[in-house]
Amino acid sequence: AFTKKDVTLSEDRPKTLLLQKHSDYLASYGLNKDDYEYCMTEYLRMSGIYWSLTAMEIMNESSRMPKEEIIEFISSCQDKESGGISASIGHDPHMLYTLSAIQVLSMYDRVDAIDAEGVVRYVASMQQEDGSFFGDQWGEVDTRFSFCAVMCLSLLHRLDAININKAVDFVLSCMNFDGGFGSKPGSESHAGLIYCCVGTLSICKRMDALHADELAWWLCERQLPSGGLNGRPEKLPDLCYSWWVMSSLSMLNRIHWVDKKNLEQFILACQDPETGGFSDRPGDITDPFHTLFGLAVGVNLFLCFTRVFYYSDVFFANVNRNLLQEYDYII
Ligand SMILES: COc1ccc(S(=O)(=O)N2Cc3cc(C#N)ccc3N(Cc3cncn3C)C[C@H]2Cc2ccccc2)cc1
Ligand SMILES: [Zn+2]
Repeated sequence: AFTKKDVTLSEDRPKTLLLQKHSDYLASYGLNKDDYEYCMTEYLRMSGIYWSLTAMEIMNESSRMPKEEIIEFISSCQDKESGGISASIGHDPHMLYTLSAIQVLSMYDRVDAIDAEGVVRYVASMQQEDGSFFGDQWGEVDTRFSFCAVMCLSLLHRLDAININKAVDFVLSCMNFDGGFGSKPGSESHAGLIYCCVGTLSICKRMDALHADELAWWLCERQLPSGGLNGRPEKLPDLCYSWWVMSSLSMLNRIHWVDKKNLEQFILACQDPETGGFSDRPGDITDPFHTLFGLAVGVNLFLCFTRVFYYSDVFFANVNRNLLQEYDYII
């Protein structure tokens, strides 16, 4: 059966970055602690703080975030025994939220607020014989957790705590014939996991092991007529894939393989002029996750920056902020 495989952008779509609207949207998000959405996302609260704070940093509006309250919250989420950090108080520690917490504390330069040695111990304890990493004590293996491990230890300047060669070997064992990567050996290529694997190889200084042209080709094939990017062949475009694909292409120094003007119009169309924020596609509900990735790529494209910054580079928020100031693009 014929199913729609792209979106059409409407004429009355936003054509500029509505930065004030996004700043107001993120500043008010989570103020009402009883609201349904807020309660339902307790399981990812730590990451939600990371997405909101980083987006605000990019807009140079992070002063609107409750800094001391955030730092206090992170400290109460560290599990004293394992050293890991959970998404919310009383939840189980996990690699995803341990990374989000360290990213936030790094932006505030307040890693001293937690037991950093405990975090190093937790991350190292997740590495397996084959070099892979568990997400938590229940034993799920995924290349996403390899990225969490090396990004977290890189920020703590403690990459010495794990076996880098085995970590790289496991990631390379997940490379497919199309040059892409999946979550485990044999899993199909997916843009989000390609970002994690390229990011991991970048931090471990093993980009030489990639089949860069095949991989970059697979990545630029994600772009559809609407300008948007999808995560796998035959899928609909989704704003967050702009980030996974563009930052991977940036690391491969092949960002020019994508039609940036087309992509820019898709990104701007994903803004909601009423509520503020970005959604996965034009017209959908906005959320902090897509708002971060819309800004991270949008700010670069719209302000004609040629480079898209990614985690392992100097924190993309700070770098983008400096570039924003350089271009005198104030709200
Ligand atoms: C709205 O239903 C959901 C579904 C899943 C999740 S999730 O598992 O926590 N997670 C993070 C995430 C956060 C938000 C926000 N705010 C919104 C979505 C979203 N997705 C789902 C998604 C994104 N693009 C399309 N889809 C359907 C990715 C997912 C996995 C992921 C986690 C960490 C880093 C990268 C990716 C959260 C909400
Ligand atoms: Zn998405």
